[in-house]
Amino acid sequence: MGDVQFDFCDKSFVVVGASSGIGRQITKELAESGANVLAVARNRERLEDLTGMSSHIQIRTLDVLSATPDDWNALATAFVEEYGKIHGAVYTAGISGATPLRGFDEAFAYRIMETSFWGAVRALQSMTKKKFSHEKASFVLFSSVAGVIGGKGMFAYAAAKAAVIAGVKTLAHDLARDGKRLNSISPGYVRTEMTRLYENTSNIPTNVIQNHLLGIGEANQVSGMALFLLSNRAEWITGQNFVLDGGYLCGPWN
Ligand SMILES: NC(=O)c1ccc[n+]([C@@H]2O[C@H](COP(=O)([O-])OP(=O)(O)OC[C@H]3O[C@@H](n4cnc5c(N)ncnc54)[C@H](O)[C@@H]3O)[C@@H](O)[C@H]2O)c1
Ligand SMILES: O=C(O)[C@H](O)[C@@H](O)[C@H](O)[C@H](O)CO
Repeated sequence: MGDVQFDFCDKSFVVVGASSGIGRQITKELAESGANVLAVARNRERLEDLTGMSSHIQIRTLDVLSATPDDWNALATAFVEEYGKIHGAVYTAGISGATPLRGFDEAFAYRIMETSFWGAVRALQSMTKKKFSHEKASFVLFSSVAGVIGGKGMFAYAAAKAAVIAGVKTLAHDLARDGKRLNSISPGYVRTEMTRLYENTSNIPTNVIQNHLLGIGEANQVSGMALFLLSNRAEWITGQNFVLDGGYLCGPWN
């Protein structure tokens, strides 16, 4: 844990996309802060070691591409039976990849949009119901700097992430009527499985490294914002997009 500590004792959260990267880091930090966490991802094997890390973590498999409203409702029902109402959820599921305009794979582009955006909408449709979530529940989605300024060569990913930002600003109205909050986080380049192709920093284009004024990020430099947004310290914050990018959006644009 870093300098900021949150006390989530008696709080229970859902993390979707918990098997790796930023979602996994958030799951661990929530459990370390005393919360119960339902860690959700496609692959049970990749989730299983999380249960060994903390008795506060339980796991559930779900593919956000195929999950129906009934599947989401079943997840939320099981959660409520185990822990009581959901205090918040973080949706980190996402896939990335090149989609150049000429000859792009339309099915792949749809999967990108489904995973980051429509999957999140379905999750919210279910979890924000009164019978499932606490009256002051907080929800956090993941966008990207690509959703703010576009992403060269990956228009489907950039469009999906822009949809997350616009969706959050709009759906925050719906949720505020019930006292619930919804925000998004837009990281810059973070070293995770999603960016593993560039694991050796020498493979990252020099301008990407240079434009992240504080260097490229790690999952634990993003996770704290999610915990903050879930906490009561953020009780007056909704409909916002928080850029965490080591200064990337400051430029220079070379
Ligand atoms: N790493 C970065 O540089 C970066 C930058 C900006 C935004 N983001 C966003 O942050 C979020 C987390 O990414 P990450 O870097 O931790 O990547 P990651 O690949 O490590 O994690 C993504 C998670 O999504 C899950 N997932 C993907 N498809 C799924 C599906 N159909 N059903 C269920 N789960 C599914 C994966 O299993 C994994 O747990 C993503 O939304 C990503 O777009 C990442
Ligand atoms: O969202 C992501 O998964 C990526 O990190 C990218 O968007 C890069 O940060 C950006 O493309 C740098 O140029």
